[in-house]
Amino acid sequence: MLEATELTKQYDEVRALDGFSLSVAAGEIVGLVGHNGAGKTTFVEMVSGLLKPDSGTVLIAGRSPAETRGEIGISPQHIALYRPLSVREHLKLYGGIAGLRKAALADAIEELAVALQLTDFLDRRAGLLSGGQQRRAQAATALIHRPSLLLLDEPTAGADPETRAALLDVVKQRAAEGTAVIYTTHYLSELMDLQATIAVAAKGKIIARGTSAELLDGLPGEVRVTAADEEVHVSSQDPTGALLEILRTVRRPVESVELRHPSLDDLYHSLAVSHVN
Ligand SMILES: Nc1ncnc2c1ncn2[C@@H]1O[C@H](COP(=O)(O)OP(=O)(O)OP(=O)(O)O)[C@@H](O)[C@H]1O
Repeated sequence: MLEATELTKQYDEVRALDGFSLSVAAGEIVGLVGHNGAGKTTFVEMVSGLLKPDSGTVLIAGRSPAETRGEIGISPQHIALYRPLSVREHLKLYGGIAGLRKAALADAIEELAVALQLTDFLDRRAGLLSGGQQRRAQAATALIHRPSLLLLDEPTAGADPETRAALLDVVKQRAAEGTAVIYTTHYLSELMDLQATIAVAAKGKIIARGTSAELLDGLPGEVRVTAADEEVHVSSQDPTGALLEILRTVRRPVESVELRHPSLDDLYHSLAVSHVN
């Protein structure tokens, strides 16, 4: 569905993309992760046709981003709503540009209003919405025309758990219908929930790609158990197993238990180490 090959982009002395290649199949959710400045947003802007690469190609179902604008849905990292327009007016505008009319447009608005819990503020101006409401409204503008490629750049930044859950549900549903999704985030738990494959960006290129199980395999988690004045702290590739083992052997009443599975930071760290060596 999406085939990006060897993209480069230079901003003065900053090489934002440096041979960035990524492909995404229809129905696949790719979690695009990486430290701040790794090139994720630059890549998303290139796929959406907002930015031209210095070299390399982006093909969407075999065509250029300019030729496929109507088939792409984008929710940019920073809120981009028109403050005087209501949420419904935004959806009419975005749906209308993509060619939706009358009953089809009204049905699409109704469906998204329910799925993203917009009903209570559908006719309120965007400028008067809370941050989480704006996030939901912005995601709706990306989804209204049922794009075949969805670009969601940190769509849950600053969102409360309810907003996050609603958004993840809609993304899962769209992927199940065949939409290809690129989802940038700093939260590994969201990618687990979405059953996304993961692409790790660093210094303008993808340095690792696979399922979360493949990428996290072998990375240690941590277990900490406090019992009376005794504290046991272990690092283990199987933190749940290690915890059960500690609980079997501890003689005193357990006061607290902490279990930490490997995080994206652990993944970046291990990749950074393996790239230096
Ligand atoms: N318009 C621009 N002018 C100059 N430098 C830029 C511009 N846009 C991006 N950059 C630089 O390119 C690099 C990649 O930025 P980009 O926004 O793509 O990173 P990111 O992975 O999306 O980061 P974050 O997680 O912080 O959103 C950074 O060093 C950034 O400062």
